[in-house]
Amino acid sequence: MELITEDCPTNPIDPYGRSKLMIEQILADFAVIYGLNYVVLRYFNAAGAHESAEIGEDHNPEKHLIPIVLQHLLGQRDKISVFGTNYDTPNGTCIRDYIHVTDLAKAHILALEALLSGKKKTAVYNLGNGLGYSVKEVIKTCEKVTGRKAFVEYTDRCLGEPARLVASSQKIYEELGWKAEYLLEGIIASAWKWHSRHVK
Ligand SMILES: O=c1ccn([C@@H]2O[C@H](COP(=O)(O)OP(=O)(O)O[C@H]3O[C@H](CO)[C@@H](O)[C@H](O)[C@H]3O)[C@@H](O)[C@H]2O)c(=O)[nH]1
Repeated sequence: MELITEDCPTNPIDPYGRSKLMIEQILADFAVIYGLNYVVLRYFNAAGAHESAEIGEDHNPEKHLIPIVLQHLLGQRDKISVFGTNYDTPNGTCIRDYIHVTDLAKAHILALEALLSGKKKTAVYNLGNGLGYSVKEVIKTCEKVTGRKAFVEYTDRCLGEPARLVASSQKIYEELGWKAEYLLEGIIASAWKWHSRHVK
């Protein structure tokens, strides 16, 4: 399986991606001119909720896959749409690298400690699991965690969606000792706990 490393060429396809890359470039310029120390953390698909079930994901409108599936399984949506089934992946649906918010938070602490201790002056790190899950696998895992059955419709692809985005987080593991602890089932279980307690 081919993993995306920090050295892979960056080629954002939308303004959001371009804005993130611009910030990285500005940080690098500042480091040269003003001696700024910084760590860039490149999140893959942030997901899940805090184990207390007090902090969770609530977008309006919701566009992210896991919350959409869980809202459907709670009866808040009548169906789930899967955007595209003919991608070049084993089951034809897109593969993403879902990473738990608590794992992301821990990476921030390690990055700050590395900057404060002087261990790192500048660095760019990917934050992912190194494990890709397809849209169909996410839906299946949501069904397993909740014990409920989803109603799924298959629609056309969304414009400009890459088939597969999976990170290598080897660099931050080697340099700061960070490793994702949550796998997909744990991510979804934490999100389910939050969603079930915050039904609108
Ligand atoms: O109702 C839905 C919602 C999503 N998807 C698919 O599920 C996958 C994951 O979708 P989502 O959770 O929305 O994540 P991404 O589309 O990978 O979006 C990530 O990448 C975007 C671009 O960087 C960021 O804007 C988002 O915050 C970040 O989660 C993608 O293949 C989507 O096409 C569906 O099939 N049906």
